[in-house]
Amino acid sequence: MTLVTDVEAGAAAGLRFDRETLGPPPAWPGMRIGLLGGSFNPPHEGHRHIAETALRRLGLDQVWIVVTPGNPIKEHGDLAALSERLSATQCIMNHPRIKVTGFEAALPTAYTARTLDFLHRRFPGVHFVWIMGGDNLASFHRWQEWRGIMRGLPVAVLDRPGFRFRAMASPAAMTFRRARVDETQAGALALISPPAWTYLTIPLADISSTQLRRQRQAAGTGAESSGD
Ligand SMILES: Nc1ncnc2c1ncn2[C@@H]1O[C@H](COP(=O)(O)OP(=O)(O)OP(=O)(O)O)[C@@H](O)[C@H]1O
Ligand SMILES: O=C(O)c1ccc[n+]([C@@H]2O[C@H](COP(=O)([O-])O)[C@@H](O)[C@H]2O)c1
Repeated sequence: MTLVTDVEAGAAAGLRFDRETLGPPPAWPGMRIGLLGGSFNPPHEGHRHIAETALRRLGLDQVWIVVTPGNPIKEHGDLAALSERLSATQCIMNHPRIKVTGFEAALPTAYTARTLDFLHRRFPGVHFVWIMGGDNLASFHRWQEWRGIMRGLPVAVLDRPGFRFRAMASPAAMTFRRARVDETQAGALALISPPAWTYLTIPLADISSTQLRRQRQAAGTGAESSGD
């Protein structure tokens, strides 16, 4: 199955923002949109928890879930097909203001810096915020153009069991320590000029896709890997 076919499958399932349907309603400039990128292999309650928490605590109009065709720095050997991950993520989220998208598969690369360039060009005037778990802040300095990402839009980091101290001591947190916004001000983060990031302490969700894949394998119900 090609990437484009996967995107079309997403569109057929009613999922938005594929190459054909990506188009801004005129009311979008000025809106506050959170972007939660991920593999969602498979999606789980922790993803819904952080998407809903970010929506509320950051005062966002919407959260767009950006399901990656493949994390550019992870092995893809056990990665389920994009269409499967899109459908499962839609089922888990099931929220009118949380939109599940597969548009990244139609871009030339899956690097987040490029995805953000695309979104800023495509949706001028929208206040985007990048959302991620504490594990990703801990390794953020390995991402392509991570400093540019931090300087390009506000970033909200949501607490994850076992990662708080590693995240706060990370090269990214240290480099941008003066740009940290106290979480009591998180409701205004989307409107603050970057670099600006906050760390949200939240009820912890001790769950991961890795755990779920292991459980499924142990139960003999793991989906076949497609390696898309
Ligand atoms: N339990 C959780 N608490 C907080 N953030 C989370 C949690 N699970 C995932 N995230 C965040 O959601 C985004 C997407 O995560 P991803 O799809 O990689 O899930 P994962 O559970 O981390 O997967 P894996 O175990 O395969 O690495 C990332 O920013 C990640 O940090
Ligand atoms: O751009 C990069 O270099 C980069 C490196 C690692 C992860 N990302 C993005 O981070 C998001 C979370 O990825 P994951 O696999 O941890 O769910 C997802 O949108 C990835 O594309 C991006």
